Amino acid sequence: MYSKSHVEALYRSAMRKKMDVVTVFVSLSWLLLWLCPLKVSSEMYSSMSRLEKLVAVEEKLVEMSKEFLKEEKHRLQSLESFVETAEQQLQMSMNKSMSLVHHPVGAYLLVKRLSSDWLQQVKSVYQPLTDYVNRYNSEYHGQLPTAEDAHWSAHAILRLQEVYQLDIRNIISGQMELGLKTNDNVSASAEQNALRLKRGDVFEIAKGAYRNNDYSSAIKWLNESLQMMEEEEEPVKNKETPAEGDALQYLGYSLYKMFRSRIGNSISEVESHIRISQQAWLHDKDDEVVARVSRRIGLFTGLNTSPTSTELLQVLNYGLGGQYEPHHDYMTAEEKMWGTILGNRMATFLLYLNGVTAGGATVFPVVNVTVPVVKNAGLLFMDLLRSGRGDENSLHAGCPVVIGSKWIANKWIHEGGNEFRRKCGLNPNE
Ligand SMILES: O=C(O)CCC(=O)C(=O)O
Ligand SMILES: [Fe+2]
Repeated sequence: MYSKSHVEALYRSAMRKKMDVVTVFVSLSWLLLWLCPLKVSSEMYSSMSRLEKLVAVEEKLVEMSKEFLKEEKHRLQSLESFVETAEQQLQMSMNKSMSLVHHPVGAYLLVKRLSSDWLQQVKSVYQPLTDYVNRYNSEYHGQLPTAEDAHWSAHAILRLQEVYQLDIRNIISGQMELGLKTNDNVSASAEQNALRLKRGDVFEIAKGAYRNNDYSSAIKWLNESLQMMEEEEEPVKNKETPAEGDALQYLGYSLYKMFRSRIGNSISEVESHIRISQQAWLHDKDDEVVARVSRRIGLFTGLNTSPTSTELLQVLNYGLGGQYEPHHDYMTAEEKMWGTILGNRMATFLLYLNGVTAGGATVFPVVNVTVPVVKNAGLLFMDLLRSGRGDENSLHAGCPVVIGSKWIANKWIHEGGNEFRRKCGLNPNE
């Protein structure tokens, strides 16, 4: 879990002291296109590009539903006029002195209505409904996010609120001011309305925090949801509604659990979502541009970046609230992943393939440095000391993306083949 005390405090102070970013202008936007047809098997929330595809899915759903509603209106109108006619005939049939049933045509019409017309009418209502449901189930199968996606999307809001200390009220009222460019065709207030959270959403987010054992966030969101319920309810009654009862129950449990965790000094075991992203690995031989990127990194760093000294180019897209918790890129002796020929990761070259509107900086908590996401910029840092020991100062994290889609590419340069390019020094601590 990323702890507030660790990264966040350092992140804040680091904001003041920005590192010089080594900027390498490389045109990598094609990589994004290249990645599009890639099949990714895991969740939707973990990649912004997958989330973007949902817009098209909902567009199709709206179209299908509008079509259904249009036809349904016609059908209901025709059902209405059928029922009206039947009612008129029925009234005439109930007339004791001159019942329509006694007339051969009247009798025929009654029998026909009851033997087939009613059935047809009932079917005409039932069939399109089942078609609508079936189409929803078959055409959209696998394209829709799951309850787990919804859970983690809510979790992203919690994380962003906590890391950046956002005002919960502003989030709820759709006023999360993060420099999101207002769409020219949509007024600011309409956009704010569209981003407003309903009390049910607020309660869901609170429950998500509770499920993650994040009781202090749960309490904050539950209080907000209770307040919203109070404001929205009719002022007549003093009794709590079922929803309020639920929220109060959660609040009680949260308060109790937070109290207990403090007493026992067992800080809540929040499920750690170390990295939220989708990734792909590109070979130099996949395309001349990939090979060119490797060559340029070699020229820039003076290190050997041939395929025998590096890993493939890793391209990744972060998801909603996507982040990467503090870590080292090098492996420890126990982890030993690459064998003696390739050796450990010696240097990381990180390319920012696009800019984001808010959040997403790479932070180095030990040395107190923050590197903002700048499109086409490259960041180089050494993972190992000259002695080959892991450099503790290289501890770094990708901060949660608040708004935007963060695409990066990593090139890891290894020790193997670089023995004479970056030689050992005399001081083992260097
Ligand atoms: O996204 C970032 O800023 C950091 C990424 C990173 O550390 C990694 O991929 O190893
Ligand atoms: Fe890293």
